[in-house]
Amino acid sequence: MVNKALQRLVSAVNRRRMKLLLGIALIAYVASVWGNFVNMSFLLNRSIQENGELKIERKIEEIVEPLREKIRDLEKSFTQKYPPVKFLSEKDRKRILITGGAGFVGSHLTDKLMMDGHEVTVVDNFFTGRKRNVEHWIGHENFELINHDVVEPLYIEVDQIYHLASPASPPNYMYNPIKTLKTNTIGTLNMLGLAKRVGARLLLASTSEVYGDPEVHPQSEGYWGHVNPIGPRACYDEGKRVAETMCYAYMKQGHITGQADDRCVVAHASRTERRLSISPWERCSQAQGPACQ
Ligand SMILES: O=c1ccn([C@@H]2O[C@H](COP(=O)(O)OP(=O)(O)O[C@H]3OC[C@@H](O)[C@H](O)[C@H]3O)[C@@H](O)[C@H]2O)c(=O)[nH]1
Repeated sequence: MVNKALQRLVSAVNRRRMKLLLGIALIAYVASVWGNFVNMSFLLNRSIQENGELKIERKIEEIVEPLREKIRDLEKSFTQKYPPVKFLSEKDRKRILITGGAGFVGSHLTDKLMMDGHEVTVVDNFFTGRKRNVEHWIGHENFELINHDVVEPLYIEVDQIYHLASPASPPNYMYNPIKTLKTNTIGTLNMLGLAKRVGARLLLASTSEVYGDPEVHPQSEGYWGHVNPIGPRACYDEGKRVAETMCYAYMKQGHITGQADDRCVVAHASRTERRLSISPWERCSQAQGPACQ
């Protein structure tokens, strides 16, 4: 009796255990199937994503490669052929502003000063000057070209100023006489103001036309001229005369210098000298202007 009861108890316990084990096994199976499913969908997603990224990368590469080639070509064509430039130590290298530097005289002066190893900034409104006159320096580390009208103030740091900006031939300066006057008066005043602010030396390119219709040939620095303030050329002649007067006033009042007499130089360029390229600049060295050395 007791035996039978014991056997029934054991078999009941075993059945429960079996059920429990089966339950655990089922849960484990479901969990592993779910885990695999999650893993698989993650991998699937990743591979789709990677595929997409690869495709986009390939597309970008296809677009960018020809551009890269173009840049390489441009770089090759830009590894310029600048004219030879002397090396100057920082102490000797000057920061030089040339107004009207894209014009005839200005562009030759730019060449000279660049080849001497200075840092040159050309400022020009391209009224008669052309970019192509100085384009062989574009991109050079010592060179800068600024499209600017000297009638507006200019704020830069320089050691020397060559002020050449002005229309120079009769058709050009008579085209707009008021503008010619403004360029030579307000423009010169602006450059003198800049020279005063930064303590720079200034050279003004004047003209033999300041002598008007001269009675003396050749004209010496002591000759005061035979001028007509209301004639058709007066906008240029008188504009340059005022510009000279302003330079001397700034110099005399000591605004451009500690030692008044050598900071401001006026050079008269004549037609004949023009044909001799930059020789007018040699004349001004008589005035002991370090700016024209
Ligand atoms: O308002 C103006 C007018 C003219 N300019 C520029 O000044 C430059 C004048 O050069 P040009 O080739 O016409 O004339 P030049 O080089 O012969 O003149 C030079 O000698 C005569 C002087 O009176 C001039 O001041 C000097 O520049 C040009 O680059 C012109 O674009 C300005 O920057 N601003």
